[in-house]
Amino acid sequence: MNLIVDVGNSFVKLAVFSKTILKHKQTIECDALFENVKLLVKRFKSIKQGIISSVGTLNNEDISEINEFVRLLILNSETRLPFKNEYKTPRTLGVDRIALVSAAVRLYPNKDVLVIDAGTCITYDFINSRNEYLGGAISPGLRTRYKSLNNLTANLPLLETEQPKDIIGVSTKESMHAGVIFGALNEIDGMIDSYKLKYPDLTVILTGGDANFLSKQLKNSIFANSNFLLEGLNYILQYNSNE
Ligand SMILES: Nc1ncnc2c1ncn2[C@@H]1O[C@H](COP(=O)(O)OP(=O)(O)O)[C@@H](O)[C@H]1O
Ligand SMILES: CC(C)(COP(=O)(O)O)[C@@H](O)C(=O)NCCC(=O)O
Repeated sequence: MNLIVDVGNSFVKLAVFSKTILKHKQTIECDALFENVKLLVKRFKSIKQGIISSVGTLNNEDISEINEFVRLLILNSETRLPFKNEYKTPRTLGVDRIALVSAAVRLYPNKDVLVIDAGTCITYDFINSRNEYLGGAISPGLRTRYKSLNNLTANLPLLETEQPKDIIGVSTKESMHAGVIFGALNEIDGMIDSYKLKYPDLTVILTGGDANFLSKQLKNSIFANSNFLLEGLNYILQYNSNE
């Protein structure tokens, strides 16, 4: 069994896979990582190895503590990958994006795939049918949009994500919800349309904490898969080990 740890900028996702089958998944706060890993290793006694991807605030001490329980592969720019990385700054490429692209090449080999991850940021990652990762885009996620409206203005409140009632916001709150939600939806649909002009057979995956909220409202057809990043990490681990 494999332990999978995905440290994002908002939450940590933990998972346990038996070969390619997802057996367990949970979302936790970053400061609860160590105690939860201990519990998982106790519960799933056949965990033999693990992989950790971190783009959040995780220090080397946390990693060494987990390493005491499980042999960990720490995903970084040196890790052997199942695709050709054409990104011009591979050392600064987010390891979460590497995991998303790895899942795309495993689940949709020889296809043009756009992976959209709606988390703290909305990331777009494109891999072509020749197994070459070209890059994509980074924009603010839903919560980040609400936070920046509040942080960078004098009068706007901090709101929780909520479905706007109409495209025309008739109050401050409704205007903010319309701007954040319809803005993000139009951005995502616009991005997909632009990629489709160049790659008509495009497969689009939507994942991340806000994927379910957004997926029903997009006009383009997409595959929503909330486990995509975890599956990518599990694949990288298998790709780098003999088990
Ligand atoms: N209490 C919360 N704190 C932060 N984000 C939240 C909360 N509840 C829901 N969210 C949503 O979940 C998203 C985080 O999704 P996730 O994929 O876990 O992000 P990351 O991988 O960046 O940690 C946020 O952008 C936000 O829109
Ligand atoms: C863009 C990100 C902040 C997204 O993080 P997330 O929203 O998944 O927590 C992360 O992938 C990152 O730190 N990237 C480094 C820059 C790059 O990918 O080029």
